[in-house]
Amino acid sequence: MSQAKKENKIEKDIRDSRKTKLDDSFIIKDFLEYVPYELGGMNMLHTKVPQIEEIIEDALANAVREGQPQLVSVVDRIDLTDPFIFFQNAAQVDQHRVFWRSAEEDFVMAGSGCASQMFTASQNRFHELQKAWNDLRAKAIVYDPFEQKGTGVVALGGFSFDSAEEEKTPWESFPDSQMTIPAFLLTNRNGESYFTTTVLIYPEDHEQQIVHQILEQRALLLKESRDVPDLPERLHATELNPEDWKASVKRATDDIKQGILDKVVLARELRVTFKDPVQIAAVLRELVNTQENSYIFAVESGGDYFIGATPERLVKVEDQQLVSTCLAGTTPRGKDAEEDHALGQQLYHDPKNRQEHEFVVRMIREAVEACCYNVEIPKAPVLYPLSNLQHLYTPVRATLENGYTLLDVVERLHPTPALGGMPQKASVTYIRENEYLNRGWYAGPIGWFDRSNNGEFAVAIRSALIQGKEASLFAGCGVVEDSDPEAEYEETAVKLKPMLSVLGGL
Ligand SMILES: C=C(O[C@H]1C=CC=C(C(=O)O)[C@@H]1O)C(=O)O
Ligand SMILES: [Mg+2]
Repeated sequence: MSQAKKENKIEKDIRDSRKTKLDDSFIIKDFLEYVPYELGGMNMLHTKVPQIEEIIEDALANAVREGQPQLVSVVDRIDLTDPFIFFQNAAQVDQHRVFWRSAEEDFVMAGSGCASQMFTASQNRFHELQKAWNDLRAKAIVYDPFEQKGTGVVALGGFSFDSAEEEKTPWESFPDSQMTIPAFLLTNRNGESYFTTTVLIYPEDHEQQIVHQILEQRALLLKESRDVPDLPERLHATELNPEDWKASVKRATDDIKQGILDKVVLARELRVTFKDPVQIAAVLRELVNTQENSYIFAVESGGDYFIGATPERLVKVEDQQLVSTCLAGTTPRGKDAEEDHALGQQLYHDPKNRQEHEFVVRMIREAVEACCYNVEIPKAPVLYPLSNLQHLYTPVRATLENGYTLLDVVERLHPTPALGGMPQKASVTYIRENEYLNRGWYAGPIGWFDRSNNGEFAVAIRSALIQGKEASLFAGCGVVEDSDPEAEYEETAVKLKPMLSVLGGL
C-alpha cells in the first residue's frame, strides 16, 4: 500500500472508530486532537495518535484524582515487524514474554513486559479471573483508532491442568493461573503490524520518567536485527520410567473394564538437557515454520518457559460466535500419499479410536448446549493432518447466550475427555493419583482474551517446560477399554516428535 493510501486508510479508520459504538466502560479520546509522532530511526509509526506525553499526563491526573493506579493503553500501526526478533529483543526488557500464533489464520501476538497480571488459585479460578478482568478493563483508558482483534488491553497466559494438584515440582515458577497484560504487545494480522503500549500509572509516578522509559523500551523492542539465535544443541534425552508408564496404561484398561471410569488420558515425560540455555525465539520460529495447523505458544514465568505446538483448540469466541474442537484418535502420517491414505482410513474405521473420539464429542456437546444456541456438530469426524500425525476431528459451532463469557465456556469444557477422561471429575482424580508426572500447565487451557471478552484458548499439549539448559517434554494419550500399552507408548512417542525436533533434532 502506498504511503498516501495508507494515510487515507488511517483517516478512514479514525473516522470509523469514532462512529463505532464503544463499550461504556471505556473512555475513548477525541481522535481529532491527535498529532503524529515517530520513533527516531526505528520502525516508522504511520499512525496518528495523541502524543505519548499527553496520554501519560492525562492518566497521571486521573490516578491522582482517584487516588489509585490508572491503566492506560494506546495502539499504533507500525511497519510489518518480525515477531521473533521482537521476542528476542524483549529478553532485554524483562522476564514476562508471551507468544501466540493461531492455528488457522494469519494472527500472531508477541508480548513483552507486564503492565498488570492476574492470578487465581482456587476451585473457582475461572470465575475469579473473570471478575478481576472485569474490574481491570472497566478502569482502563484505551486509545485505539483501529479496533483490531488482539490489540489494546489484552491478557495472555494460561491455567494449570488441575488446580488441586499439590506437588509443584518442576512447575514452581508457574502459578495455578496467570494472565499477563503485556506492557508492549506486537499484533500481526493479515499482513499488518499493530503495536500496543499499556502502562499502569501510579499517583506518585513522574510523567517524564514514564515517557522516557516507554520510548526507550519501544525503540529497543522494534530495533531491527539480523541476529538470529541458534536452535539448541541437545546433550541427552531420557524417557522417564517407560515400563512403569506402560504398566499404568494396562492398569487403567483394567480399571475401565471394572467400570471405575470410561476413559482416562495418561501422559509421560521426556527429560532433555542442552549444551547452552535454550533461546526461545529460535525455537518459536522453527515451530511456526514446521508445525502447520497448530497453535504455537510460549509463556515466560520466573525465568522458565512453557512452550508448545498444539493442534487442539478448546474454545474461541468472537462476537458471541463460538467455535470449539473435538480432537482425539491418532495415527502417524504415511511415508507417501498411498500409505498416508491407508493409515487415515484405518484410523477412521478403528473402533478404539472412534470411541476415544466419541467421548470427547459427547462431553463438548453437552457443555456447549448448556450455554449456547444454534449448536452445529457434524455427525461424523473427518481426518485432521499435522506434520507427522493425523487425528480424528469434529468441529463445533454455536452462538453463545448473552451473559456468558469465553472464560465461562473454558470453565465448563476444561478438561475435555481429550485431556482428562470420562467422567470428568473421576478421571482428573484418577490422573492426580496415578500419573507419574506433575502436569502443571501441561494440558491446561492456554490463550488470550481482549477487552470485549473475545479471544481463544487452546489446550497446552505437545509442550515443554524449559528451565535454562534443561527441559521436560510431555505427551499423553487417551486410554479406553481396548487400549494396548505398547501402541499407546508408540502414539506418545510420535506426539513428542514435533517438540523434540526443534529441541535438538530427532
Ligand atoms: C493428550 C494428548 O493428545 C490428545 C489430543 C489428541 C489426540 C489424543 C489421542 O488420540 O490420544 C489425545 O486425546 C497429547 O498430545 O498430549
Ligand atoms: Mg489416542
